[in-house]
Amino acid sequence: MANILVAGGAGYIGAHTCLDLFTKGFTPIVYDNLSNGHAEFVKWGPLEIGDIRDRGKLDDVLRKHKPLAIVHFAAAIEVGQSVLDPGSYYENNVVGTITLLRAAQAAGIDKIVFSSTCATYGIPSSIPINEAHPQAPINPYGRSKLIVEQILKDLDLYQGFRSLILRYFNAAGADPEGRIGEWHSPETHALPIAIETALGRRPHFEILGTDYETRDGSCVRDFVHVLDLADAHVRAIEHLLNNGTSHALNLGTGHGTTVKELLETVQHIAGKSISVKYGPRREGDSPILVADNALAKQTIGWSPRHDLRSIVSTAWNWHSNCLTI
Ligand SMILES: NC(=O)c1ccc[n+]([C@@H]2O[C@H](COP(=O)([O-])OP(=O)(O)OC[C@H]3O[C@@H](n4cnc5c(N)ncnc54)[C@H](O)[C@@H]3O)[C@@H](O)[C@H]2O)c1
Ligand SMILES: O=c1ccn([C@@H]2O[C@H](COP(=O)(O)OP(=O)(O)O[C@H]3O[C@H](CO)[C@H](O)[C@H](O)[C@H]3O)[C@@H](O)[C@H]2O)c(=O)[nH]1
Repeated sequence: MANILVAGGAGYIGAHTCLDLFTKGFTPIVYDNLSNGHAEFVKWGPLEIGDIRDRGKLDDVLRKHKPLAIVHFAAAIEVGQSVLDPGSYYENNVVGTITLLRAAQAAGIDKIVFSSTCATYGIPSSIPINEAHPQAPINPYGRSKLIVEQILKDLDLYQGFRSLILRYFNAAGADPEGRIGEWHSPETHALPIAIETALGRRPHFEILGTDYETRDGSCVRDFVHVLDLADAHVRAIEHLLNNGTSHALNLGTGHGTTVKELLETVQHIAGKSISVKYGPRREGDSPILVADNALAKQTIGWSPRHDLRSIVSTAWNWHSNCLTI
């Protein structure tokens, strides 16, 4: 079985991707510092505890496991936190990635799948957003991802180091069998917070901004099932191993959901009402982010299979049954 290094594989999207990689015959080697990940999520291959900024540890792990390619999820991920402490975001997401890339090149690896984000588009001038849309992030988190995208483009151009840059929209949902799910500490994402409120673990859900120019005043997001994201990563790895060329691809469904509509869906699936408060806009939030996913379909044959109902019901299942949170 071919080894694939999964940096950040103990985290939410990484763990679901490890499950899919394993199912498709790869061995995921998880490399994670467990800053926001969980050893319990590493079930489909070995766990190497280490930081992507630790070149010596990376060299050891690459020498030991000889992966054919890397899937790179490891990053600091909160938009709000990135505004408060930008330096830590550049240190982890940019310096860490450069260290990982240098270690990969020294080990003779020249293929990577990179977790980027729709946050690199900033405030879009047209919807849905395709990959040719200008990238102008409005927070340090998004800028840290865009810097890495630019580094990867140079490595491809000048050295033939190939990458699939995957710009996820809003990852959500969980493994339908409930083995893994979304588990961030602290949790800042809308869907898990809404579910925790419905479960009585939080007193209320605060809608962060009700005066956006959208159909109901709350932000619009494109929620994409984590299983669909995992599938895209396996396709991306197969594309690179089959000598496919580098691309940046949007991963979203093409359907926008407002925060208020998301809350309605959660209440419907939970069969419980959620106490709602109305708060100010969160700094760094874009009013509307919806993907044009045609290029992902054309390049790696990807299209999302799961709708919002499936996203919310698998997330509900995970949060209701997971006693560790
Ligand atoms: N969740 C989303 O909606 C979303 C959307 C777009 C992009 N992304 C990107 O996808 C990736 C995965 O996101 P997630 O939601 O699974 O986050 P996550 O926090 O659950 O996973 C990230 C993992 O990386 C690890 N990590 C962080 N810094 C590290 C370091 N320096 N060295 C080693 N490991 C480190 C963490 O411990 C964690 O296990 C991130 O790069 C994120 O920016 C996420
Ligand atoms: O308690 C909350 C939490 C969120 N929201 C709103 O819900 C929407 C979605 O917010 P999330 O925090 O769930 O996700 P983001 O849209 O902020 O996602 C951002 O952070 C992710 C990383 O975790 C990805 O990188 C993504 O691309 C990037 O835009 C936003 O309008 C936000 O203001 C609320 O109203 N109340």
